[in-house]
Amino acid sequence: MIEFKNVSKVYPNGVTALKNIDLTINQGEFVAIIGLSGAGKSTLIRTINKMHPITDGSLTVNDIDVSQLKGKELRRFRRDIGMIFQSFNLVNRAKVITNVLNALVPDLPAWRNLIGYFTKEEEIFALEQLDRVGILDKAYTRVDQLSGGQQQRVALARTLAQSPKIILADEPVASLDPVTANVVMNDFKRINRDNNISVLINIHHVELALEFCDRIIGIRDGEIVFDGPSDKVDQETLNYIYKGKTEAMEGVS
Ligand SMILES: Nc1ncnc2c1ncn2[C@@H]1O[C@H](COP(=O)(O)OP(=O)(O)OP(=O)(O)O)[C@@H](O)[C@H]1O
Repeated sequence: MIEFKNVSKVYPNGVTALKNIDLTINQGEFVAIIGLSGAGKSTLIRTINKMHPITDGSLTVNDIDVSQLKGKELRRFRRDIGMIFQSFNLVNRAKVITNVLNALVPDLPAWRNLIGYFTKEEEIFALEQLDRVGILDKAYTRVDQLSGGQQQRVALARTLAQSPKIILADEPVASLDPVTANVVMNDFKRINRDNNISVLINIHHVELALEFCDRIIGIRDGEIVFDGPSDKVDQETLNYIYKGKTEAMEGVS
């Protein structure tokens, strides 16, 4: 369970990105965070793994006080939390499977990491993760020979190899065409359902959020202005979250 209690975040430059956030996310939820650019979506997601430390209030993940974590404890904590970025963050000149195997590196002795030696079992495990996102056939292809959608699926397979309890995804489909974005959102949904992994996604495509995610959190100027099931989100709700910027929701009924 992820629990925000009266959490605020002020960046060193004085910008208040989150204001008095109270939020509970149970294990296995699939949550979309929506709102205008600059509303605080990224900041919210990134406080959960302490990429951005909170400045006030309390944030716990499975009863662990995130603010208190540092060094080895923080690294161990982050092993349970996968992170997916818009830009994939893969090693482009390496093979797909090498990227997935890299997720195992923190658990391996340094000498094996250095020489890139992996056992047959580890390789099979990595192949299984690629299979889970339907991209097994690309295992021995170099990442820079893949499309954006394929690269995002490799990123997802690499995250799965960490065996995470939570996946945080910051605009994971923003740079993908609509068809590929659907495929990747389907992957998230399947992983969420099959493995009870909590998935939190920042997303600008409202129609995808409503189609795939169970719960919608609307943020405006650092505050939660809507929190409810996706089937309860109507045009009025979206107008409220986006405060009149209705062009963001064209086509949503
Ligand atoms: N590292 C930083 N230092 C200072 N201010 C920041 C930093 N990151 C974000 N901000 C500010 O915090 C506020 C929230 O930004 P955030 O990136 O969380 O919004 P967002 O909703 O994710 O936006 P977008 O949809 O454009 O990614 C904005 O005013 C932004 O300028």
